[in-house]
Amino acid sequence: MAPIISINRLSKTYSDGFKALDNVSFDIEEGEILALLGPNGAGKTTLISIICGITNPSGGQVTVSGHDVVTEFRETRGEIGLVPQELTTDMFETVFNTVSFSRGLHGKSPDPDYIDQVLKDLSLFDKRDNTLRELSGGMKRRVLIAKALSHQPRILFLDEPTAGVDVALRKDMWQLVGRLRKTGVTIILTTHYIEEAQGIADRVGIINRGKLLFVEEKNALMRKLGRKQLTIELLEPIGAIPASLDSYSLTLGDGGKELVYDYELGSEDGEIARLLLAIDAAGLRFDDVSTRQTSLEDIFVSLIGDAA
Ligand SMILES: Nc1ncnc2c1ncn2[C@@H]1O[C@H](COP(=O)(O)OP(=O)(O)OP(=O)(O)O)[C@@H](O)[C@H]1O
Repeated sequence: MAPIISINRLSKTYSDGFKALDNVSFDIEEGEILALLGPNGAGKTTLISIICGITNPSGGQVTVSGHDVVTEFRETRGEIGLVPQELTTDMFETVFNTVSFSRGLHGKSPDPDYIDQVLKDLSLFDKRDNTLRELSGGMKRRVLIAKALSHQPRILFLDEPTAGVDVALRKDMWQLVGRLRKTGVTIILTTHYIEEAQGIADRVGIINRGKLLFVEEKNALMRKLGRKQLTIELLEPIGAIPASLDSYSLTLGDGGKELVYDYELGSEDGEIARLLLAIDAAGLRFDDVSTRQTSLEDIFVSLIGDAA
């Protein structure tokens, strides 16, 4: 199947000479959830803005369903819903009218039943006739999503949808993303909550200083870069690791009370049993063994370093 979005050698240099995107290429498949991660200023919003036709690229090309986002803007924009970071709308308008108006802007005929359903899905229906200025910050966020869904897009961009929202709303948002995915909507999100990206995304792309470091299937990424750590708590602290354990990559922690063993995912089977026997043979006694697996966050921090 042809990708729903195709990004080819995309670059963006702003008028002040700043290069925000540098030769970025990748495809997005229909129906997937892609999380774009990167530190502040990495170029995520610039990339989204170009795909949505809000910002012009300096070089390269983006197609949405085979249409060029610059020369065939009308076709591509109709396919896309964008949830921006901030609300810029008439605060004196009602919730229903605001969302309905957004649908009209995309050239779709009015469909009050559909708009009411979107409001119900977002728990906004009882605020339907309230003006936006009467809503809480979290409810305004929901209006942003309702606007983005107003014209039944096939692709939804969520630019930091959960930044600064409370736990309940964040949970609602992820549930909504899950429901939308079931209807076949392609979802691209940026987030600083990496553990949430780990939970929901099919693929993860990491952008740093305008360059795409990689886009990879999440589970493959975890297998490739993920490591496990086994911590063995010793009954008596030791000053140094016995030479007989040299062949294992061990470090000493917690003032000599812990032996920490780093290993690759998948290599654990016989290896750990052998290590424990070797520790026993070295005369060390231990009373607890625990494991910890690298998270997407650990991988992100190790790739991006201090910039994260
Ligand atoms: N209109 C502009 N003119 C000049 N530079 C800009 C403009 N818009 C963005 N930039 C710069 O381009 C870089 C990328 O910005 P962008 O908003 O794409 O980053 P981001 O990854 O979305 O960051 P954040 O996580 O903070 O939202 C930043 O250094 C930013 O200052």
